[in-house]
Amino acid sequence: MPNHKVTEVVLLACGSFNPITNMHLRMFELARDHLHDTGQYNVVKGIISPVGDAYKKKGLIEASHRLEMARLATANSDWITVDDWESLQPEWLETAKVVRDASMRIILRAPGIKREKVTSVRVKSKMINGPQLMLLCGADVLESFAVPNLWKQEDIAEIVGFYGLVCITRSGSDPYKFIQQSDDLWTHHKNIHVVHEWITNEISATHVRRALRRGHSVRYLVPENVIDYIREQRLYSAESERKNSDIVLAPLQRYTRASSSS
Ligand SMILES: Nc1ncnc2c1ncn2[C@@H]1O[C@H](COP(=O)(O)OP(=O)(O)OP(=O)(O)O)[C@@H](O)[C@H]1O
Ligand SMILES: NC(=O)c1ccc[n+]([C@@H]2O[C@H](COP(=O)(O)O)[C@@H](O)[C@H]2O)c1
Ligand SMILES: [Zn+2]
Repeated sequence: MPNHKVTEVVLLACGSFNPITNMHLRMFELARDHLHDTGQYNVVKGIISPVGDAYKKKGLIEASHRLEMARLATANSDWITVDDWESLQPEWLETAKVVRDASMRIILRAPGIKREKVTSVRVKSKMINGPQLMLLCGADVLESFAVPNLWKQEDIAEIVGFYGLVCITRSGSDPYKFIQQSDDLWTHHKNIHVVHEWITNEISATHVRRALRRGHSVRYLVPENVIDYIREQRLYSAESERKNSDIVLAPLQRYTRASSSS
């Protein structure tokens, strides 16, 4: 048996989770199997971080409901948890900041680390032998890196260059081609783990919300306890889908303003 180092990994998934679906949970299982199969990683934890209301995505219902549904969906998992920090922030936060914050908290929990000495994730992660944080996303999020005024190049470089990305294939996306055609991503391609989902399905929260609005069943697409919660709280209606419909998505607002004033 070769004697090589196995790196502990924490997977962090950011997104709307509006509502959480079985596919969101499956992403974690797929990513963990893939990383374990390399023989180089041991996935110790998964974290779901629902985006805050200030993201202003069309149809985005209150974070308190999205958080509760994520908590219900992960209640039976012994390794996937929900983090409310991002969703409680009054302003929308860049994903790089969320990754940095989560990584810092992992470092602070590592044995022998003194809070006052922690100045930067970059410095500290070199000093401790703690787990490495990787961002987990679907291929649509990876491909959104190319949308003008949506992502800052330095944030992408930090996420893929310093932390690492695990990307699950999704119908309509070709992450291998996307990475191959981007010089910036290609530079860090060893830090991008593309996981092929062979059991393809098109579960998306958009499809689930549409079915709910029409009174159709979403059974087997969404965990049962989440369906019960949606029913009890009467979530997802034509009215909730109109939320934010005349508001520009927070990152587009922020970066369009910044580029037009420079
Ligand atoms: N079927 C899927 N296959 C692969 N990745 C997925 C799938 N569904 C969601 N994801 C990923 O889960 C994360 C959270 O996504 P999000 O909350 O936007 O869900 P969604 O189903 O894409 O919702 P919506 O339709 O509202 O955009 C993203 O990284 C997204 O790419
Ligand atoms: N510049 C950025 O950091 C940036 C831009 C767009 C979306 N995001 C994040 O990606 C996720 C995408 O979620 P949705 O696919 O539900 O829109 C959200 O967590 C959002 O905050 C980050
Ligand atoms: Zn999405």
